[in-house]
Amino acid sequence: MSEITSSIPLQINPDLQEERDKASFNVTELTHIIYGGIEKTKKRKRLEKLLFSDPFFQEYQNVRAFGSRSEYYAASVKKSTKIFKLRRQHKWTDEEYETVLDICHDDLALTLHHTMFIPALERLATEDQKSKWLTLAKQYKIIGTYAQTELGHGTYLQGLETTATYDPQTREFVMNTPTLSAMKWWPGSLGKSSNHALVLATLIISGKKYGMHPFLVQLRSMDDHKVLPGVRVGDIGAKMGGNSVDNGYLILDNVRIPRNNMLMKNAQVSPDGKFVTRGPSKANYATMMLIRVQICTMAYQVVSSGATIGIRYSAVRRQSKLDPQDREPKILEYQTQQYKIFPGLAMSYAFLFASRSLTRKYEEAFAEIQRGDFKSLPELHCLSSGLKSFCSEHSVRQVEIIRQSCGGHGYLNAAGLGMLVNAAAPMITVEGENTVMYLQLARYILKRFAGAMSGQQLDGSTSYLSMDPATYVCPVMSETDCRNLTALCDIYRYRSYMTVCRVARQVQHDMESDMPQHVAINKNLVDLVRAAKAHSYYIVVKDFVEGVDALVASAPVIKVLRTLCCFYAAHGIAEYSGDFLESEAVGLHQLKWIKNLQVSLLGEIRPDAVALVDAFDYHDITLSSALGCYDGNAYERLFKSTENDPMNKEEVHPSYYQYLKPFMEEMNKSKL
Ligand SMILES: CCCCCCCCCCCCCCCCCC(=O)SCCNC(=O)CCNC(=O)[C@H](O)C(C)(C)COP(=O)(O)OP(=O)(O)OC[C@H]1O[C@@H](n2cnc3c(N)ncnc32)[C@H](O)[C@@H]1OP(=O)(O)O
Ligand SMILES: Cc1cc2nc3c(=O)[nH]c(=O)nc-3n(C[C@H](O)[C@H](O)[C@H](O)COP(=O)(O)OP(=O)(O)OC[C@H]3O[C@@H](n4cnc5c(N)ncnc54)[C@H](O)[C@@H]3O)c2cc1C
Repeated sequence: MSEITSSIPLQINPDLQEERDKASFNVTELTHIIYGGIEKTKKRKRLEKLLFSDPFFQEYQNVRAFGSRSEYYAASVKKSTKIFKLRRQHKWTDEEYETVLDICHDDLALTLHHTMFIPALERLATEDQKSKWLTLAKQYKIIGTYAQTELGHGTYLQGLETTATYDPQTREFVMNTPTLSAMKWWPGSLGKSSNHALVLATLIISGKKYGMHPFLVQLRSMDDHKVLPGVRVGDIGAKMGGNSVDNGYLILDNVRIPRNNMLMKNAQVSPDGKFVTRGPSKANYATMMLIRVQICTMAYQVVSSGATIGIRYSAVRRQSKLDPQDREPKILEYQTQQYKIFPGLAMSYAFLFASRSLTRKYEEAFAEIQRGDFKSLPELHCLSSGLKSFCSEHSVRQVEIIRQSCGGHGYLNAAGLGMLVNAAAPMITVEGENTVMYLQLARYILKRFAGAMSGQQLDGSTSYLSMDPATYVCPVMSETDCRNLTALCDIYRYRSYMTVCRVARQVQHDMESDMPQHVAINKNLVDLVRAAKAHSYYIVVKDFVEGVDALVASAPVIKVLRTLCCFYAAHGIAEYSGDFLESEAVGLHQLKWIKNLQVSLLGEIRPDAVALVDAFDYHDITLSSALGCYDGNAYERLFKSTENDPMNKEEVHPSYYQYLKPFMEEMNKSKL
């Protein structure tokens, strides 16, 4: 026993090395594809080195794992300020800063300043306002957050109760929280960190309401960070995850702000109280759309991190017997283990391509919007609403399956998976709760479908709704056809078409039976969400297929990605076989072939599994997992992690002297 130590061996675990040696493709080539080219990979590496050469980033992991909530928050403020200073010092671009956040893989206490406050100023302020506040925000002379959600309303923005009443006498807005349910509740970085907030409130002029608008409100003194008169602000309490962030509450008691503190790019209030709008009524929702697009990328990061941990661990963990004559196999050999983890691996690549395509569309549409052309806005709103919901839902569910696939050790914080699931879980809720956002997409699809029925030529992501369903014949005629990516994509498209068609007809039928529209819609909500999900699944498969088809890469890389793409599509059909059969996108024969293919693809992916996750190139500090580290020395790292556990600081815990010792003494003295 004396040779058991917690030191980490210098060499790579031979079981993991064996996996790397048999990869069929060049991992570095795939890494460059993932990060958008060799230069970008190099830049990422340089940033990683810069950050992780500071021992603080390693120490931070311990505070995160073992510190109290307050210590964790403080360390996260320190981390935020370090990163902000580095940003200024190195004049990082937005893209470089995004890369740093990806490398950090953690919610920063001051995260909202960059993720929402600055983007909101960029999108909602006039040029004059930007030259003042955006400059201050970018120089970190003010720290801000985005305060929209209230205790009573997060989803239904028209129901927000916070008021901004214009006073033409003083040319000020009076910001007020009239009821308990009107208090702002949830905004990140609000409780303790921010000195300013962009408060979304209902504008009132001469007693008339003009909808939700953004107002810049100072919350804390710039001298001593004390809360200003009329403001009550604090932290809302510990959460399931993301506890480095001080999500907060805010009550405003008739706080007066100058007229110019209303962000007036999309709507203006003149000094004498005249209201004028510019652009579409939803222009003030712009910041939310940006984050929805970013959530798709986050979902990729979440599921690819989970897959990395699960696959590396499964390659070094040996358990039970397959061949009774042989040694215990790696758990990755079990088909059931592959079936738990490879969907997450394939999903990672699917979401990589889908989020890339969505980001490109967003950037193109944003450039048009900046020029005053809003024609792409409805399509973009609905596409981002659907994909945000789809990617968050699937990634969170898949990472939980991967956590379970790591057995008991997966339950330890040191595995990194529980923290990942809990940190990622709010993606389902933030920026529009998923069901609600699926329904935004469903509403758009129904309208487009009705347009197609009345002979309109459709474009964009819903153009397929003009198809003539009578011409559809399942493109899979034999088992070998199942490997045809275009055929699989067609199956998804037709299933989506039929799901949309069925619910559209049902809603129409219900309305024609004299049901009020809202009743007919509510009666069909489950199927409307189903249609939005089917559409989103189709888009993701299509983006994956088109992404792989468009790649300029070596034959082995293309081959392995095509295999993953085929598996992703086949797995989805097998998982949701009821839907595919019901829509007659496939028949029973085709379903059987596709299911067979799905299982045989597990074996084809198996030899490349480790290389496919190595290609994500996550640093050990980023992954923060004893099970998923690059060297595969999982047991040594698990044992090492116990050294930092405050529970192990003393040989005898103080609770022994306080409680256990007197209890034992009493028991020993007792005659019973
Ligand atoms: C490994 C990685 C490390 C791990 C970490 C992982 C990451 C963890 C994640 C942690 C979180 C990260 C920080 C996130 C911060 C969250 C911040 C928030 O939540 S901030 C708070 C976020 N809060 C939310 O997101 C609130 C959600 N709610 C809403 O957005 C709205 O209330 C609504 C959209 C649901 C309805 O709006 P309403 O006004 O009632 O409108 P109607 O329904 O009556 O529709 C009328 C028409 O408008 C149209 N339209 C609508 N929107 C848009 C748009 N954007 N554009 C264009 N059009 C739009 C619509 O299509 C319709 O068109 P038509 O049919 O007439 O043609
Ligand atoms: C970690 C975290 C960080 C956040 N950060 C911020 C922030 O920085 N700033 C900010 O302003 N907000 C923030 N929020 C708030 C967040 O944006 C809201 O919680 C979110 O928009 C959902 O709204 P809700 O909480 O009102 O959910 P609810 O709408 O109350 O949802 C509850 C249930 O009702 C259902 N439901 C509601 N409306 C409908 C409908 N029309 N049709 C069908 N079903 C419906 C939903 O599907 C859900 O099942 C944050 C939240 C979290 C959890």
